[in-house]
Amino acid sequence: MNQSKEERILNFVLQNAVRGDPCSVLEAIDKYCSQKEWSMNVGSEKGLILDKVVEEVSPSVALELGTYCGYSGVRIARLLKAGARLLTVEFNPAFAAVAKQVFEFAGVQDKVKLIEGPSDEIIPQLKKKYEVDTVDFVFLDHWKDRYKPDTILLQECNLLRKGSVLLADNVIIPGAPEFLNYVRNNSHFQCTNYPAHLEYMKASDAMEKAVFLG
Ligand SMILES: O=c1[nH]cnc2c(O)c(F)c(-c3ccc(F)cc3)cc12
Ligand SMILES: [Mg+2]
Repeated sequence: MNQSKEERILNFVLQNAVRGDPCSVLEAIDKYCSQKEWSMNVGSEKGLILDKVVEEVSPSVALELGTYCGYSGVRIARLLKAGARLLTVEFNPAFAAVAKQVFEFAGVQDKVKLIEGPSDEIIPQLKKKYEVDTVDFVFLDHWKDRYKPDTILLQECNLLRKGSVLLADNVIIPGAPEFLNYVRNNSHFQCTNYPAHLEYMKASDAMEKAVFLG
């Protein structure tokens, strides 16, 4: 049966990256997706913004909504301090299967809990089923129309604490206007916009950081 694009990305990683070396995995995915087949990884330019925010926050518990092939999960996990963990949520089983192998090849699997399913079902389970108290950092990179409802759901489930940082990808392309309106006009959030480019393209995109003020 024909391979999917995501399986082709995985195979390129397995053949071109170094097992246990997260940076080589990121480089391999960026090389493949900039030269062979575009895909919706956050990429190296927006990835540097992600790196900076993760290093600033130094989260003990990080949450990612939208795993895809695991590129941003590897980016985040490689920067986590000893004992810190990343929970990453993916709705699409085929994507999750690829991401699992990418995490294992990169050697970050012990820091990452990959959870398959819809974010609106998983977020309410984080405290009891996944033993989360509050999350220090959230990377929103899934369906753009879920950014706002999932941000509200995180608050309703008491998963945010004073200083929790949300970072949202794609607030220009594909765009997340409801989310931007919500956090920018909400006194409980302090927002910062980070202009960038769409991964592997010249088109403009941006990331939005929203710090929860409690
Ligand atoms: O659905 C998405 N989930 C997560 N991230 C995305 C992304 O970074 C994209 F660039 C895009 C994208 C797809 C097609 C385009 F023409 C432009 C952007 C989509 C997603
Ligand atoms: Mg994205």
